[in-house]
Amino acid sequence: MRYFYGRLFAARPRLRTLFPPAMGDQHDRFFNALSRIVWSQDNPEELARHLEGLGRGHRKYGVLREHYPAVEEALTATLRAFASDVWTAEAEAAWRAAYRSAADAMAGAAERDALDAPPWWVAEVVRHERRAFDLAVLTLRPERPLPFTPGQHVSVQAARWPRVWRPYSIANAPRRDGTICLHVRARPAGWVGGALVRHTGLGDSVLLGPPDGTMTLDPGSDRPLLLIGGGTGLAPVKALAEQALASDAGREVLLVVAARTEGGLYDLPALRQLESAHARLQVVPVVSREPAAGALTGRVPDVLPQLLDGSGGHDAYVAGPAPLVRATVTALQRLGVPLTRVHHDLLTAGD
Ligand SMILES: NC(=O)C1=CN([C@@H]2O[C@H](COP(=O)(O)OP(=O)(O)OC[C@H]3O[C@@H](n4cnc5c(N)ncnc54)[C@H](O)[C@@H]3O)[C@@H](O)[C@H]2O)C=CC1
Repeated sequence: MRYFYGRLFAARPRLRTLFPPAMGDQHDRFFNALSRIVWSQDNPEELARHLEGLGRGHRKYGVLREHYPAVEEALTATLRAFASDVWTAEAEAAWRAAYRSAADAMAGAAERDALDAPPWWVAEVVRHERRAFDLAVLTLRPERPLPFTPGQHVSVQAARWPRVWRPYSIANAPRRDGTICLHVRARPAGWVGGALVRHTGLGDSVLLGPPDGTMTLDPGSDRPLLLIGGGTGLAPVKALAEQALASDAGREVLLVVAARTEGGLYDLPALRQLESAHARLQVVPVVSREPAAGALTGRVPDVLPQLLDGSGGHDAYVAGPAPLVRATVTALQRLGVPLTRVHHDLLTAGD
């Protein structure tokens, strides 16, 4: 990735201004996006959806159609240099065709989006609740309506770190006043998380990218919901719970909220309030490292058998640390929940 960006900025120095000062995260993100495009080649629908989201999301960086050829040249030069033993004229022609088709899909989606949506939304912090030394729940009021579907995430830029964006899931269903909540953990090397938790307060502004992500409710399903959130992975599943409970469909909702310690159940009072307002909701806290009053003890995959009690008839949604998501998806399959009914968003959301 370093070689690629070196080539790109040598050829088009002005493109450097679109990127943040530190490029480490950018390298990972670009590599993940490329991998996802390669792995989606045999699923054209998923690929088209993904490229459309990427194209829209790139508007906030200031990327234009005219920038794509420079990226094509730098990427092609990188592949030629690092895959020289298998690189042929045919391989290069096939690669260039694939790149151009992806670039065209992204640029086209961005141009269509520009007809009626801004590249980013300015939002004011109207509430900042510090729930732990490294965790805050922020309520933001976007200056203009931000349409989203529960389960989606937005990229966030804090004033302290221009051009550095991190995705966070929206933790609520759409509200009349248009506000949204984010659950943010400050990680040791996390630029945006640290800025949002420790250096952002009431009245400050942040920038939000367009909502994206497909971990949303299936409108055609009336199956009961099993929602599992580990740590701040609670955010998207809480939004899904609010949406399901607000609808007349009458779906039962089992919400499992997992933490390492009792103190990690940072949103339990709000979840209990929601539970007391809705007979269809059952909230089950699970704590992995210590016994805690009113919570199951253990890891999510270990407690699932007692929670599901032989019934695999749910639509399941899982968010949280990647190892938790993977282990839970495997456990759900073993318990008879088909993979097509297990939803997660491992590649995109996170803090
Ligand atoms: N903030 C947000 O909007 C969203 C965050 N996420 C992701 O959720 C994660 C939340 O992290 P934290 O709050 O620090 O969670 P955490 O580290 O406090 O862990 C939460 C739960 O996951 C379990 N867990 C952790 N590592 C595990 C492992 N290796 N195997 C099995 N279980 C494990 C823990 O036992 C605990 O129950 C991050 O990876 C973030 O990217 C996902 C969606 C949205």
